Amino acid sequence: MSNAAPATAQKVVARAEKASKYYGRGDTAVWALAEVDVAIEGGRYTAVMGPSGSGKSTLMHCLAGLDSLSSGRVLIGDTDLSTLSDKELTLLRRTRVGFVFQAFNLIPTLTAAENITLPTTLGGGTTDQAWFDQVVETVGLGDRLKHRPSELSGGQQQRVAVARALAQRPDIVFADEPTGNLDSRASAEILGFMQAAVRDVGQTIVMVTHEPSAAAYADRVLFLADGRIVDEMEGPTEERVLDKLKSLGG
Ligand SMILES: Nc1ncnc2c1ncn2[C@@H]1O[C@H](COP(=O)(O)OP(=O)(O)OP(=O)(O)O)[C@@H](O)[C@H]1O
Repeated sequence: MSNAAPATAQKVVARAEKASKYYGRGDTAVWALAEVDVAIEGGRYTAVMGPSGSGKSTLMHCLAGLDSLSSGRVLIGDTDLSTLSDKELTLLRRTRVGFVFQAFNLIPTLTAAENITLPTTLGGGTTDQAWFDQVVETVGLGDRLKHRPSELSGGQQQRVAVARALAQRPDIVFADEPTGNLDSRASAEILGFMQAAVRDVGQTIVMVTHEPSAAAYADRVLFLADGRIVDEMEGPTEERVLDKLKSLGG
């Protein structure tokens, strides 16, 4: 028998090691993150849950290189983000990380198609047409590509934002309350598309959400409280997530 990891073992795409973030000093210091250790495995859909102020956004922003830690470190692949210059960090975010926000953050003067390819264009790259077609098909945007954001529903705008995040084949996509502005039908569609991106093409997604029904789309749920990961769950269902939140006092 060899000691090699089983073939099913997933590669770690992002990790935090003793990641701490505090604001202020002394008695009034707020620990938004307190020595968090977490590994995000590739090709999996991870949800982050916890009460308001528990550190969800801080963890996500630090993992994504949008914010820096007070101590500890974050790695994307083998790259320790603290060793990068601002320029290198910007390049890493542009080329290796995708983002989906609650507010869709589309450019109003560009069409859906132009919004999707913008990050690649900005990075000086060209969009792989076959991949673009597959992403557009996955999120069901085929007949809306020439429309501007104002001509699209909220759900359609968020589909454009998801397609934009996936279009450059980033190592990891971070989604911050991606369904916070959507009704339940549009939410289910967006969550389904993100799940399909994980299952069908092996995308890695980390999503912050308050909704147990949204977390149920994930493969794994991390529960935060007071800046620490206090529990986690594999194969969540809405009911199990609700029970866990109740037991954590959330
Ligand atoms: N710029 C800041 N200055 C001071 N304190 C901050 C700052 N940003 C966040 N905090 C504090 O850090 C803690 C964690 O905040 P964070 O936004 O990560 O929580 P969250 O779980 O995402 O909350 P929510 O669900 O309400 O969005 C909170 O106590 C918050 O008040």
